[in-house]
Amino acid sequence: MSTDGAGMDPAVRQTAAQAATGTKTDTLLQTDGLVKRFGGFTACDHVDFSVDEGELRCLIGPNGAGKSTLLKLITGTHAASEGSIYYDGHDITDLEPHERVNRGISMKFQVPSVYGELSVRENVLLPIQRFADGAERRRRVDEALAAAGLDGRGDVKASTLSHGQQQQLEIGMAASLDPDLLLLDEPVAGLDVEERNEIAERVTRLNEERGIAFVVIEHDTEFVADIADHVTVLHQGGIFREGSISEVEADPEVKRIYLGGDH
Ligand SMILES: Nc1ncnc2c1ncn2[C@@H]1O[C@H](COP(=O)(O)OP(=O)(O)OP(=O)(O)O)[C@@H](O)[C@H]1O
Repeated sequence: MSTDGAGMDPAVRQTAAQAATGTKTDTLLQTDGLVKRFGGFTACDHVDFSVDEGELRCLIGPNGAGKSTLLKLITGTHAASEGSIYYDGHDITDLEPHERVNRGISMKFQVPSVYGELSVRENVLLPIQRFADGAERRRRVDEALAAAGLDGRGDVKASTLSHGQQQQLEIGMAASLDPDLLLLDEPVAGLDVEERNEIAERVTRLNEERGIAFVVIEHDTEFVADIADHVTVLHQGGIFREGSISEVEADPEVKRIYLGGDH
């Protein structure tokens, strides 16, 4: 049973969603007046955020700006207090997280979730257990290893991988679900320059070769400049600026909120 629109024909629902949000046909994700409150505190404050199909967007902003909260609302980890989320023209606001995964939204969380005692291949198999067909599973494992840049390393224990390679593995695992939208929360935190460049290449390739759209939270501005043309700045739960990385970096108001004092 469809849970995203009370028996409405999908084409009608899509048109209704587009009319409600003013989205173009190539908009993949759109939030409309999205709010998240934790008790009396508003972590996400009437956010209208949209991502086009195949786009690679970075989400930046000072600590506590609401970046992770926005991603968790999109994945369904947090329920929205107000507002709506449309994905591929459908209202997904009330869908369970696993239903959103089935629709094509995949996320790599900030905290590493690789199982060190398992091999790289066994880790890759975890998110795709549900595909009963052996050939399909093998295809997805091979693609995930290639996406992770770990071909030929399927049999090594994950604990023997470097921190950077574990991040690569997780990106490969998230990509094994064939998402249209992949959300990454600080994928290069704690990595050195070489490891960071490797992640940038993995992300760029998945975007260019498989057309996967990305929303990437990242503080590392060199990494952001490497991968994304378009950046959204969040501040105090709301969208503060949107533009190219050079426009945003040159904006004195953006510098001011990063220096602190008003949040
Ligand atoms: N489960 C929660 N309960 C209460 N407050 C929360 C919860 N999750 C987040 N917050 C608060 O919401 C605000 C936004 O948090 P969030 O983690 O989204 O920020 P962020 O921009 O991702 O920050 P950082 O860059 O430090 O990771 C913070 O003030 C945080 O303390």
